[in-house]
This record gives sequence, structure tokens and C-alpha cells, in this order.
Amino acid sequence: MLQICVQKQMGEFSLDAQFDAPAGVTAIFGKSGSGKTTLINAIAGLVQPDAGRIAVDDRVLFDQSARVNVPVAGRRVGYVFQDARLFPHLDVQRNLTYGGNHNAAQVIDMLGLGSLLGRRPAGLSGGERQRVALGRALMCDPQILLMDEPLAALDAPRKAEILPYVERLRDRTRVPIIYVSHDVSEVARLATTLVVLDAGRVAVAGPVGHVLSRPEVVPFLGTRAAGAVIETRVAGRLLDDDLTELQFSGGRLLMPGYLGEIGQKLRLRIPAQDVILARTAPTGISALNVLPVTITDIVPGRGPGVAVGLRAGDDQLLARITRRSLGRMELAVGMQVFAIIKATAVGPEDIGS
Ligand SMILES: Nc1ncnc2c1ncn2[C@@H]1O[C@H](COP(=O)(O)OP(=O)(O)OP(=O)(O)O)[C@@H](O)[C@H]1O
Repeated sequence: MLQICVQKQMGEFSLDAQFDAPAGVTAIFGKSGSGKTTLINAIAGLVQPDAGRIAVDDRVLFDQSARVNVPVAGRRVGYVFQDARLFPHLDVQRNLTYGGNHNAAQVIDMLGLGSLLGRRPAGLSGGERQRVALGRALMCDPQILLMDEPLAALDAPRKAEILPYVERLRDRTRVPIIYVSHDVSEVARLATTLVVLDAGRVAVAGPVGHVLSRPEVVPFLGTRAAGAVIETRVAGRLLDDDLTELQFSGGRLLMPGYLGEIGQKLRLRIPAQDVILARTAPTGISALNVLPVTITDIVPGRGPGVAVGLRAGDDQLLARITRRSLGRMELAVGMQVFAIIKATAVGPEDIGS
């Protein structure tokens, strides 16, 4: 567990953030200038806070009141940047082991680097370079892994290629990973915990599924990015129609294509703008997924939109509708309605393990 409490004044900007990052991926999400990089630089020891305390398990890295400030080199922090920053004149093997070779065989296996070892960075794709950068950070035997928009420079196919490796890393290591990202699909797939920063303050923090499905978070995420994340299990395949049936606490969902073996767990992000509400069970519509839900929250936005929180079984979903529809349908908290989700609303980037 990484405990973070950081106060820092940088010119006009003040950062005042406190949260815990358990094992797994803690995503830091926030608009440009909200303080994400300053925060992770403080964890790395590259920026000295004015006050606060940073500790990983029992090891204190910074404590202003106790005058503890472990220098960068002593913090055992692995840092992966947006650009891989590999040494161009060294092959992958030597880039990987430059700072150490802790668990080298496992790291090479986990990140699928075996076939790249003799190559130079110039001959690698962007995604391969980032995998090497990740491997290099891990071989230093870090106690914390910091990743600052590590996939931001990659195109969608390269991102899709590397995401399963990051998921594997999250699931196999106990090292807390702090992951800065602007991309909500990436956050929904990878994060265990989500911290939303707004103007240097923690606007909301908690398990990713809870945070993303809260209607009051919509303004921080932006209306297009808002959407709930649910844990599902593959329950079946409809081969003739090329669909996969997913089961979750609120019912079953049909999604296009092959999504995994029966029984496999899948995390699904359902964008709020793709959820339609109906007061009665609709008939004669093309959408495949109709779920009975209960309205838990209604949060008006600044514009014409309203975020509606919905309970489906033990899970929370989120819909974004217009204020006009809300009024016309006379929707209210506690009311039972139907959520309609098009099977094609959820893209491949929204589905993770
Ligand atoms: N050395 C500095 N002196 C003064 N202000 C600074 C300094 N470094 C950063 N800032 C300011 O602190 C604020 C937070 O910057 P930071 O880079 O942490 O934000 P960010 O959330 O990482 O942004 P982005 O997503 O654009 O990278 C910004 O307003 C920035 O201009």
C-alpha cells in the first residue's frame, strides 16, 4: 500500500492531494494542468513537497515533519514515460538490464520480450519500445511503478497490442502502479483504484467501478468519457449470430464477436451516452440488451444533459439523457425503468480482463 499526502505550491498552482494506492493500478485522471505530473514527480522524489508524507508499506520516502526525504536513487521507483527513452546504441537485452536484472526471466516472459532481445530500439514498433521500457523499470526491482501516460503516443492498434501486457503486469505483481492517463477507456480497463484530480485537489477517489458509475463524476470526466464499469463473466456464445453472452449481477448482456472462454471474467465499460431509458419494457426494437433497473440518482449537468445513476442487481450503471426527456418521462429516484444498451455501443477498447 502506497500512502500519499502531498502539498506543494508551484507558482500560482497549489497541489494538495491525499489518497491511498493499494496493490494494482491506481489511475490518476484529470484535465491538463490538474497536477498529475507534479504528483507523480513528488512520489519519485523529483519534486520536493512543501509538506506531507509519502510511504510505501512501512518505508517512509518523505515526511516533512520528521525531516525524512529519501533521495530519488534510494526510493526504488520505476518510472515509465510517454516516450520509451531507451538507449539507441544498446540492444533490447542491454537496455533491459541497464539498471538491474531482478526476475529477468519472468519479466521477459510476462512482457513477451524474448524474441526482441537482440534488436536495437530503432527497429522496434512504438508498442514494443514501451514494453521494453516497462521491462527495464521492472528489472530494477521497484517498490512502486510510476507510469505517466505510457500509451499516449501510440496509435489504437499499438495500444490494443500492449494493454493485455499491462493487465498481466497488474495481475501478477504486488507492486503498486500509479498510472496517469487522459483516456477513460484505458482507465476503465486497467485501474483498480481511480483518483480524479481537479485543480490540484482530489475530487473523488475509490475503486474504479464505484467512481466511474457515480453521476456526480460526469463533469470531471466529460460527458463523452462518462460511463459505468461492471465486472461480467462469459456465459455463452451465440455462434450463428457471432455474439457473446455476458452475465453480471443485473442480468445478461449480448455483445458482438468472440470475447473469451466460458467462465472468463471480463470488465466492461458501458458509455453513459449509449444507455437509453424506457418506462416500460420496449418491444419491436433492434437493441439486444434491455435490463430492468432502479433509478438511484439524478444529477443535472451544466448544459442540456442529466446524468442518471441506475442500480442493476448489485451493480451501478449510468445513463446520460437530456433534461427534456427527464421531464417528459417524469423520471424520479426510486423508479423502476428499463435500460436499453445497443450491443455495438461497447467497443473493443472498452473490454478488458
Ligand atoms: N516549475 C513550475 N513552476 C510553476 N508552475 C508550475 C511548475 N511546474 C508545473 N507548474 C504548474 O502546475 C500545474 C500542474 O502541472 P502538471 O504538469 O502537474 O499538470 P498535469 O495534470 O500533469 O498536466 P498535463 O496533463 O498537461 O501533463 C500547471 O498549471 C503548471 O503550469
